Amino acid sequence: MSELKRIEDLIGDIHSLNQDAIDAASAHLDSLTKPPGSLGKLEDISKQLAGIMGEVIPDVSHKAIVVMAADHGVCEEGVSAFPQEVTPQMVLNFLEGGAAVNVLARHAGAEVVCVDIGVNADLEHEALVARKVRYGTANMAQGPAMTREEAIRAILVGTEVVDELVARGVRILATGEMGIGNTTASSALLHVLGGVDLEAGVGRGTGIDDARWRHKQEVIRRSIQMNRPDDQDPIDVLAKVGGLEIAGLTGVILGAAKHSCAVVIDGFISSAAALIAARLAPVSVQYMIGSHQSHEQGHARMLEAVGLKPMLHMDMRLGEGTGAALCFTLIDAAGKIMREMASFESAGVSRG
Ligand SMILES: O=C(O)c1ccc[n+]([C@@H]2O[C@H](COP(=O)([O-])O)[C@@H](O)[C@H]2O)c1
Ligand SMILES: Cc1cc2nc[nH]c2cc1C
Repeated sequence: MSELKRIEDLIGDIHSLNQDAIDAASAHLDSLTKPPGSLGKLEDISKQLAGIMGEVIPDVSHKAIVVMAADHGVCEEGVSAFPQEVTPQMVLNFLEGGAAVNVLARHAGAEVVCVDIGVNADLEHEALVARKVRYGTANMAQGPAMTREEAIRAILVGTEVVDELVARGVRILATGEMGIGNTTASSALLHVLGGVDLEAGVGRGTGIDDARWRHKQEVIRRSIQMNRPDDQDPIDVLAKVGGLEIAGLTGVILGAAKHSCAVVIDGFISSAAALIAARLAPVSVQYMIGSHQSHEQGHARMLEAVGLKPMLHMDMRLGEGTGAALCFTLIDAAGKIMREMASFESAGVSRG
């Protein structure tokens, strides 16, 4: 089967949420000892999870954060505060369990799955999921970041990783990434697909100064002029001005939706992947849970373009899946409310 056909089939396998389960979860929530709706967004999460998983009291005990790592040729243009070699160095840190995402994943009882989808170095580690599509993207200021075939292959890597995790019993996923330069690609995607101008949609990433921030906007402007991505064709935009980890996470999101799993979307870069997924398969948004609003300028507009509302505002801007990991603890809390709270009847409390 051609790879494009596999993407079309994947999109065709994503269905709307189970409305009967949502109604049953809503009735269950209203039977619990609280004024109706008083647990706010915790109730929204419970209903969404029920609709996604088709169960009133969903089992969210087996959680995984998929961290996709890749490099960006556009780093040659001086768009980041850090050198490219930080990408492979941080991948080894993830694999040894020492990065922020490892700590927050342990805190939330989730596993971290680290995928080399396009790091510009040879990496070896027993825990690494080695699925390199190419050694980093090309410099998008001089030509397309990758070919259409490579973008499609990277999306399929993401769905295959999810297939394997679901086969192992994972029921809820989160997106994470590592890639020096990837805020440049994400802002380019936001500009082309979301129509957000560069002043508003370009941020400081790892911490660039004013001069470099203006330069970053100029590099994105040039890259778009040079590549002329078709805003009606999300894969064309992804290939020309996106990134391999962004493509991989698009596949993770679509794969989660196909398997009726919720997928918690992390920060700016993860949300760029969510935007591609939303444009390829609008129904996939129903499976996404917005985690936090990153400090990165443009994230609010990115979330708006996808149609997501963030749970947390923590001024975090690390990526890796850290914001999503924190939200896993709230999702666990929502599950416990459904499972453990007494009802008006069982507790003998009068209804209003
Ligand atoms: O997730 C976010 O909102 C976020 C915001 C700013 C930076 N990052 C992380 O920083 C790296 C990209 O920053 P930069 O400046 O190199 O484009 C990459 O590894 C991301 O995980 C992540
Ligand atoms: C140290 C470091 C850790 C990161 N984690 C995600 N992006 C990152 C960027 C840097 C520079």
